[in-house]
Amino acid sequence: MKLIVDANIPAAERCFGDFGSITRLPGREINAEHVKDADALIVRSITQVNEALLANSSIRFVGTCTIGTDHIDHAALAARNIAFASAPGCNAEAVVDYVLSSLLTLAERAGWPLLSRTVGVVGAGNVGSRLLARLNALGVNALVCDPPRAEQEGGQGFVALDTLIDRCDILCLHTPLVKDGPHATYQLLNAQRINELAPGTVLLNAGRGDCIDEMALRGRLMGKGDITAVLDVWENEPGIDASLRDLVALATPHIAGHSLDGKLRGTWMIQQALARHAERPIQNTFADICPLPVLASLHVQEALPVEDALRLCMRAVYDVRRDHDSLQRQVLLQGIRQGFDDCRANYPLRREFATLNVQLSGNAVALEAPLSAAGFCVSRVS
Ligand SMILES: NC(=O)C1=CN([C@@H]2O[C@H](COP(=O)(O)OP(=O)(O)OC[C@H]3O[C@@H](n4cnc5c(N)ncnc54)[C@H](O)[C@@H]3O)[C@@H](O)[C@H]2O)C=CC1
Ligand SMILES: O=C(O)C(=O)[C@H](O)COP(=O)(O)O
Repeated sequence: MKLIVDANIPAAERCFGDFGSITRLPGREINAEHVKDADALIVRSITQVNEALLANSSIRFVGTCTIGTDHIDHAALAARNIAFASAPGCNAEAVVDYVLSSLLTLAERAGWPLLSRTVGVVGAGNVGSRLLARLNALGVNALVCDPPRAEQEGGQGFVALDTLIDRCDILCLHTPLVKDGPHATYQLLNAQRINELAPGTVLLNAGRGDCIDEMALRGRLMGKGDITAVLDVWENEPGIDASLRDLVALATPHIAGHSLDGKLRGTWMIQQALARHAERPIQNTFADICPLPVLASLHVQEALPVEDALRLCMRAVYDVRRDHDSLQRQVLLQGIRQGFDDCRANYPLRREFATLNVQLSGNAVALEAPLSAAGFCVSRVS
């Protein structure tokens, strides 16, 4: 079997080497010539897999080691009877870590307590529902908007987007990009809704860039400048809008889900799918390919205010400011497109909150509930 594999997929040799010969290529460069005589194509989110790419190829299997699938033309695959797999949920915990890191950072900068804000979650799938679980466990008041789920499950527990906009201090977008149909998400946050955001609102987007009307957002940030934006995803990546990036409080290069755990889980899930497609026995478990964390534990022996404790533990594992700074630096050095992609290609090692064992002793045991609610592995020691 001949496999074409995105160069940014970790553990590719380990997971796909037994299937045949692997050619690694930068995801944005994979073209029809590369896949002409290949049997399997393994991508992340940046390769457009469409008729133009597949028309003259011998590809029988396409796997994307990502949650999102808006870069895949499903009709083109179906027309050619090409098997397909994605990796639902693979990096959902990492995205939630990103959201908590961002919100706790903004809370510290502006001097408001996150735990007493009302947070609106738009899109309660793998990412949104995990975010809700952590927010609820932390005791944060949270509202959910997910019309497709509300339709299927009955409306209880869900609110309309406009209610969410009305009632929330913070809005987190975790919707897929859907261009048509009754629940399209293209420019879901359109000019009117951006206008309606109350002064002081925080708007965070870790879904897809096209779910927000960026021109309207830029207008609001430049004009009244009375809301705060956190953007991980953008229109026209990697050629993002430089003026918008300058106005955004935390601007990151589509890395919310880039924990090592999340990426490896994506690779592993596609390995399993390819094994099923090729009717081959499955070789390894996820634990076989996921290394132990560099920082295994942290001992907190004095109680400190809850949000300070959350920031302390969070920053031992992941600090969103590093990603924001790195984008600023790389854009200055290399320009927007190259800088954006460089940050992603050379992304530093990042583990998920759950890999850190927080040991508590003395009066710090009072932090047990909030730290485990935030996603850390917590234990008491004497
Ligand atoms: N920034 C990043 O690094 C990452 C971004 N993503 C993006 O986040 C998206 C969501 O991920 P998951 O939660 O895993 O997907 P999912 O498919 O599990 O959940 C998506 C949810 O959005 C809901 N939804 C659809 N249309 C909606 C609408 N008009 N309004 C409100 N809700 C709507 C769906 O009903 C579903 O519950 C992915 O499709 C991907 O585009 C995912 C992982 C990493
Ligand atoms: O899983 C998804 O969906 C994502 O957005 C990915 O985390 C993006 O990963 P890359 O394609 O940017 O490596």
